Amino acid sequence: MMSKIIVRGGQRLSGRVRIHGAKNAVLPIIAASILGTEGESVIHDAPPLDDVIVINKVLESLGVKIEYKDETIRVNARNITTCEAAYELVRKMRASFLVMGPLLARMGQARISLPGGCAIGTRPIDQHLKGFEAMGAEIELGQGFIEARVSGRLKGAKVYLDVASVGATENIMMAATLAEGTTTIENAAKEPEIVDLANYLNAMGAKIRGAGTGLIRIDGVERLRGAVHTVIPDRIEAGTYMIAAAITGSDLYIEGAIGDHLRPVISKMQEMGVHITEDENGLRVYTDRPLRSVDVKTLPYPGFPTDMQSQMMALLLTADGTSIVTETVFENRFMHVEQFVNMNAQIKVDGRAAVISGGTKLRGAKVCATDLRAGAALVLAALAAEGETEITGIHHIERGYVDIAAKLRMVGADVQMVTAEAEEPEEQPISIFAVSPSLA
Ligand SMILES: CC(=O)N[C@H]1[C@@H](OP(=O)(O)OP(=O)(O)OC[C@H]2O[C@@H](n3ccc(=O)[nH]c3=O)[C@H](O)[C@@H]2O)O[C@H](CO)[C@@H](O)[C@@H]1O
Ligand SMILES: C=C(OP(=O)(O)O)C(=O)O
Repeated sequence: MMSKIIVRGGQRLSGRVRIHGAKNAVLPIIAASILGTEGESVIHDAPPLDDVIVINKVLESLGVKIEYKDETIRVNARNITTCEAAYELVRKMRASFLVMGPLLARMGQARISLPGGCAIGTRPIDQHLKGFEAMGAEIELGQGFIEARVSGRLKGAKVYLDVASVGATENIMMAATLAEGTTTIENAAKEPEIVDLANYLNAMGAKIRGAGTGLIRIDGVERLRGAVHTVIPDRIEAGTYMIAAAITGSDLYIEGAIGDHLRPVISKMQEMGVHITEDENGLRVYTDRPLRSVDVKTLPYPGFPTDMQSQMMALLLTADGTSIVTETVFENRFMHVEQFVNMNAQIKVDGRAAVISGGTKLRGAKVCATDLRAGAALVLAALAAEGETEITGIHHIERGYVDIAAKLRMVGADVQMVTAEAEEPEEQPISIFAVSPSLA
């Protein structure tokens, strides 16, 4: 039997949903803890997610000591015993590549084992490598691995990113903390998770200014030590529950959500006619009328997040009129469309745009989560659908949502998780390992 989530749609929701710490902030922060040669790091609000367990294992495989209890991770990185991240772990999660910058900066070398064969797809790492090379590293791309080496310390450099990549900004920023001299990252990504990482690195003793703007300046220091840090709340988890409220015509308080991190999502939902009020502890989301269609285009922060695109599309399916959703960040992030269509949605995809004819009655169906946010979007659509929806492929959802079924049940949804024994998650597509975008 396969694990699945079963949703019976049509329930009104009410109450509070507590938001966990941000997956996309905690992953680079755990990777960054490799840089601490003295003391211990204590990372609070680390969400209990599969991805967090994987990155912890990657660090443990390098010799780092990790204790993870009650959403707090203690990291002791005094002894690093190998500079190689093994394929068995890296294959489970693309974000494992974030250990490259810290390892290279601290140890002068890093080797990430990768699947052999040709690299295809849309998540290249050329910008990460360009940054490391600018800082004096030599990169070798072998059969089944990428290796970076530098003799002595990395050197501060001026790095211009061709695309404002979140991962490249993080990897280069981490590497630059221990470089000799000053590094600037131009066209840096501005996501809140980058600010959170910079705050943690600065608490470790780094000198980073400008995180959250397009120009980050890092003055290298000789060593970093462990630090205490609390991870920011997950804006994508918060956005997902905001849509759960709107799609069911309900009233929910999203506890811990930071409005400032959610501006584009709040604005678009308000344009649709959803009511959203903010206070210092979170957001209240409620609706009392039919929703209007809107057009949405994903962009790097502070634009509309690609990680909310599929959930927003679920909401647009229930609005009156036609909406156009344009995905500009990733080339192939419309896998949920086919699944929505199985639920009686009317959507046409034309290249990077999806045209949604809202207002058709969604019907429960057997559908499959093809990736993390696509899976979350199916749960949302199912909450609004007539009858029962069965969602398989839920290991994708569990990468990024803590107890999604239980959290929704607590506010009145009819959602059950049926767990099968020992299901080995499939590999992530090897596409992140496309070294240059032209291979994509
Ligand atoms: C763990 C984590 O934080 N994941 C997030 C991170 O992924 P990730 O850091 O992988 O995403 P990037 O910001 O790097 O990717 C954005 C775009 O840049 C391109 N690119 C990226 C790197 C590179 O070297 N060359 C290149 O061309 C990618 O193909 C993509 O089109 O940001 C994405 C964009 O907000 C989110 O969807 C992911 O949830
Ligand atoms: C795409 C995502 O994550 P990752 O970059 O880890 O695949 C996401 O969080 O939506």
